[in-house]
Formats: sequence, structure tokens, C-alpha cells
Amino acid sequence: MFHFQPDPVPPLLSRLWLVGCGAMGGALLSRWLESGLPGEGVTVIDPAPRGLPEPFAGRVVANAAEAGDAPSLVVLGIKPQMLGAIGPGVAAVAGAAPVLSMMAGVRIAALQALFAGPVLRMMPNTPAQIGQGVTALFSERADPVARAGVEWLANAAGSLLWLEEEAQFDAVTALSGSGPAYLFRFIEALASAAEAVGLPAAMARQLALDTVTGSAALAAQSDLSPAALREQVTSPNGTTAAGLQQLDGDGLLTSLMRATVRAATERSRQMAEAAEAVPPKTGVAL
Ligand SMILES: NC(=O)C1=CN([C@@H]2O[C@H](COP(=O)(O)OP(=O)(O)OC[C@H]3O[C@@H](n4cnc5c(N)ncnc54)[C@H](O)[C@@H]3O)[C@@H](O)[C@H]2O)C=CC1
Ligand SMILES: O=C(O)[C@@H]1CCC=N1
Repeated sequence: MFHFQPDPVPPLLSRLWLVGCGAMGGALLSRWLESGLPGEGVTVIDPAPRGLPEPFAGRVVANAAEAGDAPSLVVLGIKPQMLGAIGPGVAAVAGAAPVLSMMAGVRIAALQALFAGPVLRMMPNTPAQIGQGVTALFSERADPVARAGVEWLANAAGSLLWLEEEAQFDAVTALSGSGPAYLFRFIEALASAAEAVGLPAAMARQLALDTVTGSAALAAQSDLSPAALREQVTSPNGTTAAGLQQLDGDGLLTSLMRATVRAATERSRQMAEAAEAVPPKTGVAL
């Protein structure tokens, strides 16, 4: 019988601090533990860790000053707007440990101004909860040991890719970081449209959900492109053609998606500029 054998846990992860264990940090931590990361080596630093997995064998403290032994890796799962208040206290006790940030719109330069260790960035997404996330990674200074360590973390959450340049994060965040919300919104809208033409709510929801999951799985497994798969569904002058005429009429879907991704990309850039405008208050343990 075949048994899934996860890669051995790299030493970089032996004393991992997770600063901020909310929706995204908690989802990732759950996957890491399920993939074999020993909980005893993990310290969660968060005064209200809503995403903490149950049970959790590690330590939970309210701030970095209580975290004890120096970390081997610091993972930042706080909101970007919290960095100015929380970052300096973490930096004061993190030593030269590598720092892995999942924060949207906070550039390496802003983090490197605070932390002595090499900074890596990641952009995960919430399907990580079920091991089907996709994570984008980037670093300029990290050595192969740090890179291998964060690859283990990203692999536990799903698939991964390394970005060629940091500037790609704004668009990547707009696509795969925020993307699950667009898809959930699409499922809601599809179900509500089916209700509007007469289906009971529960049936509309089930059909919308199964249609989206089945189609995504087919697109992922098929050798055909999404365009070719779409053509397989579309009979000349049939129902699909009538529906697609509405979606694509006047380039409606294309312009809607462009506006959506452009707005999220712009917001990521604005957040980066805001993070860089806050002067770091180094050396203050919170
Ligand atoms: N939610 C998502 O889908 C994604 C989020 N991200 C990034 O992940 C980060 C976290 O986002 P969410 O998990 O959605 O936010 P969240 O609000 O669920 O989690 C933030 C956590 O920070 C904690 N926190 C507050 N004050 C703190 C302090 N003084 N010290 C330590 N922790 C403190 C909160 O208690 C909370 O558990 C953000 O930077 C976001 O940009 C990245 C990709 C996807
Ligand atoms: O909305 C946000 O800012 C975060 C980043 C990507 C997903 N959630």
C-alpha cells in the first residue's frame, strides 16, 4: 500500500515563532502541524489567537518579550497596519533569525529596516486550510537553507512558486491572495441568479458549488485549455451560448475582472507606500 511520506522537517523550523495567528496564520499553522511540524517547537505570539489549532502542543504568549528562547524562524501573520506597533518589539528579541512575512503590501525594504535577519515574503491563500492553497515566495538575501525551510512550509499548504521580482507581489496578491474571495462571491452570485429563475435556495447553492468545484477540478486535470473546455460545453445556438453572450457581451466579464484585479493591485501598492511612510521604532519590546 502507498503511504504519503512528507519531506523531513528542516532544522530551520525547529523554533518557529508565529506572530499573529488569525485566519491566514492559523490556517497555515494547522497545515504545518498536520504535515509533521512538531508543535512543541512552535511559539504563537498573539494576544487573541482566533486561528489557533486545537489541540496545540506549543506555547502561546501575548507578546514577543515573553517568547523566551531566540527563534530559528519568525513568521509574520499580523495585519500590515499592525507592523509599526508590533514589528519593533519582535525585532528586538528575534536576533538574526530569518523572517517570513505573509503581509500583503509590505515590501522587504520596510521589513529589512526593522529586522536583522534576512527577510522572505510569501503570499499564501486560504485554500491552504485544506492543503490546496498556492503560495508565492520571494527573497533577495535568504540563503538556500532558509529557502528550503520556507519551501517546506509552502508545500504543506499546497503548491508554490518563486517570484522573479518583488514587484510581482502586488498583482499576485490581487490574483491568488484575494482570488478565493472572488470565487466565493461568484458562487454566491451564481446561486442567487438560479434562485431568481425559480430554484429553491438550497438546491441552487448545491448546484452552483458542485459546478464550480467540478469545473475547477476538470480544468486542473485536463490537457485542454480553459478555452477549449468552454467550447466543449457550448453548443451552437444553445443555452450556454445564450448565457455567455451576456457574460461576454461588450467585453463585460473581461472589463469587470480587469477592474477587480487592477483595484486590488493598486490597493497593495498603496499599502506598501503607507508601510514605508511609518518610521520604524526600533528596539522597543512590546
Ligand atoms: N486572509 C487571507 O486570505 C490572507 C491574508 N494574508 C495576510 O495575512 C495577514 C493576516 O491576515 P488575517 O489572518 O486575515 O488577519 P486576522 O485579523 O485574522 O489575523 C491577525 C492576527 O493578528 C493578531 N494580533 C493582533 N494584535 C497583535 C499583537 N500585538 N501581537 C501579535 N498578534 C496580534 C490578531 O489577534 C489576529 O489573530 C495579513 O497581513 C494579510 O495581508 C495573506 C494572504 C491571504
Ligand atoms: O485582503 C487582504 O488584504 C488580504 C491579502 C490577500 C487576501 N487578504
